[in-house]
Amino acid sequence: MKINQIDVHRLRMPLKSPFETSFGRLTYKDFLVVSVHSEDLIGYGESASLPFPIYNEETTGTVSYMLKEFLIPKLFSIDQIDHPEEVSKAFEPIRRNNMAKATLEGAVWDLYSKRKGISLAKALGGYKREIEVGVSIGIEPTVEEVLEKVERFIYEGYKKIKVKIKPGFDIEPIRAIRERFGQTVNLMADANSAYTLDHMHVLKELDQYNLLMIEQPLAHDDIIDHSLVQEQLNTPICLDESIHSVEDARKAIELGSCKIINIKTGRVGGLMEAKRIHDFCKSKNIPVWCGGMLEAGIGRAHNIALTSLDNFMIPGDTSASDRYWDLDIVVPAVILSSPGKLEVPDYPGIGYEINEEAFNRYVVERETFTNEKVVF
Ligand SMILES: O=C(O)CCC(=O)C1=CC=C[C@@H](O)[C@@H]1C(=O)O
Ligand SMILES: [Mg+2]
Repeated sequence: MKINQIDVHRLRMPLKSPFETSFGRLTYKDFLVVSVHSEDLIGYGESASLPFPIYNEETTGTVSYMLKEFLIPKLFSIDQIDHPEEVSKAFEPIRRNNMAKATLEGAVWDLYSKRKGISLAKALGGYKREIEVGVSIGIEPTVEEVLEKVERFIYEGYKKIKVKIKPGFDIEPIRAIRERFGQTVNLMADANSAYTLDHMHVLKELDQYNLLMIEQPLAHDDIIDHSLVQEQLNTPICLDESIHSVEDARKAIELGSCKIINIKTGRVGGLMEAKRIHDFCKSKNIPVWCGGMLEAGIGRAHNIALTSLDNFMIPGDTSASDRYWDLDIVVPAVILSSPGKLEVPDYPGIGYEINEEAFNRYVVERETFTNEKVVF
């Protein structure tokens, strides 16, 4: 494939309701969509970045800069692309900036699978026709408001309920959910690095609530201290922010720092690395699931395709479009095919078309790059 044009669009989409975690409160998503053009085909990728450097060191501004100054020129320097793996290899000399890399590499994966006439899921080696999905609930002002959201999502059939916790807002909401909805709810907690080893007593108290997992209790860049937590808890520890590569996954598993890994394509630099982590975890009998970054429909479509791989054994955070958006940028919108399930599209590429009317409503900036420009 010869890529002759790349467009970078910046979009701003208001969330239906604020989403709060231990590190901040979001009321809108400011993100990028890149389109890569080759002859008559277009591939799409979506940046997972948040508007502020609170989940990792990247923001939509840094992703935009890295794309325009380094990654797009680097991609244009590849004369013919036979497989997206060549893109992640070409990006290797550029340090970190994983969400920027993943945005562009994901678009090339969409283009590649369209060129092959197969779904992105099949191109990745996934064969599930339907995936089970869960939903993530942010920190709400009161426990009662958490319970209201849990009730709504149980009613919609979501197969896993993730609630956010932080010191001072942990035991009470978890206990209230168990008291109200019993033990049958697949319940997990995401701490987003809000705890330290000084909170071990709180984490051990959570052990009694039969949680599926406790996600990322300690620092975003820690692996070793998580092993001290895991050895004292029966509840599986799941790592999210700490895992940026298959090497990180290897170290975490060897140290016993986790029993589950949350894979996010943006966090690990792209679908190729996400697949490497999936395959490595499968070889170590460590189940994985697909996390979310409040994506719009293009990002959701990529996540659905990734989740079709067989070691995605635990429902992910890829909820339907209406979890966050009144109007999504894809048609059809991502909707549950049955309670708590999403169909894996069997059309070439990501399997969703762009909703031009919505897309143009949310676009705030657009820039086109052709490969006549000086390469990196
Ligand atoms: O996309 C979704 O629905 C999941 C959202 C979610 O839980 C998160 C998004 C971004 C950062 C975190 O707050 C959190 C996570 O860590 O998984
Ligand atoms: Mg998380």
